[in-house]
Amino acid sequence: MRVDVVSIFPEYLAPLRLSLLGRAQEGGLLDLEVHDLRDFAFDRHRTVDDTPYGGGAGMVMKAEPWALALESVLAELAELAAQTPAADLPTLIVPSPAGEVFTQRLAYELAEEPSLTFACGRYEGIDERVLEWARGHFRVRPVSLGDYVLNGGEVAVMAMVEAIGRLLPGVVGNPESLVEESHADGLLEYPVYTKPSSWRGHDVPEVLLSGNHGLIARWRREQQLRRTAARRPELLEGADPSEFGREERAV
Ligand SMILES: COC(=O)COc1cccc(COC(=O)c2cn[nH]c2)c1
Repeated sequence: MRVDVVSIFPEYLAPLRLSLLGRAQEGGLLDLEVHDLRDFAFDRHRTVDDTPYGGGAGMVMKAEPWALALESVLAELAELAAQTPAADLPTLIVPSPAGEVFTQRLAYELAEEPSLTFACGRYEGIDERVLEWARGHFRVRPVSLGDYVLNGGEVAVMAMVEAIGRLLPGVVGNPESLVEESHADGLLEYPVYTKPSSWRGHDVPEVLLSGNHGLIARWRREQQLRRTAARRPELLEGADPSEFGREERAV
């Protein structure tokens, strides 16, 4: 997958070069290109922001540098697409408090895309006309990490690129580990333990030492349901309450 990120702080994205995603880039599974928006601001002060029409505090990101930066990305994607004819418009993700919520389901969906372009907003946001213009060249998707406000899209992009990148075939050593994790089956993850079996007076649940894989699977499922009911009941809409076991262990 080809991932392009446009930001006024390209160095913010440096951690994406590390560890798992770094190895995915070395292995050719992920091609991450970060672009400095200021390289597309051609006035003397390389201005990327200005005061908002209609008044109000803060600054708004100017449209022209964004259009030039995104056109530059499109030209590079077109070169790639020439090799593999792209069916649809490339996807442009704009991290925004006003976006659709990013979920594991959306991560799986986006992991199927041949390319993803991320536009990191700052200040009070990007001139809305950029998104209007971009809709003629991209599938534009404002996406929110959650109901809070960050200073810019870079942190949100790091989270999304990690969540999406780890789903790409070959990135995670053991694909099995992608199956049994929180939200993979719509529920929260069960608790995990490792040696020693008794630690500072806290013991590992007996069932996990039993070697009885059927019992262990049932205990884990029941822990997922109890934990989800306790912490995220809205995820259980439509679940079958009869699945709740009798184990009294709190989660
Ligand atoms: C059209 O979209 C824009 O203009 C986006 O502009 C901004 C402005 C400030 C900060 C951000 C970063 O996103 C979040 O704060 C965010 C994402 N998820 N939850 C919070 C983006």
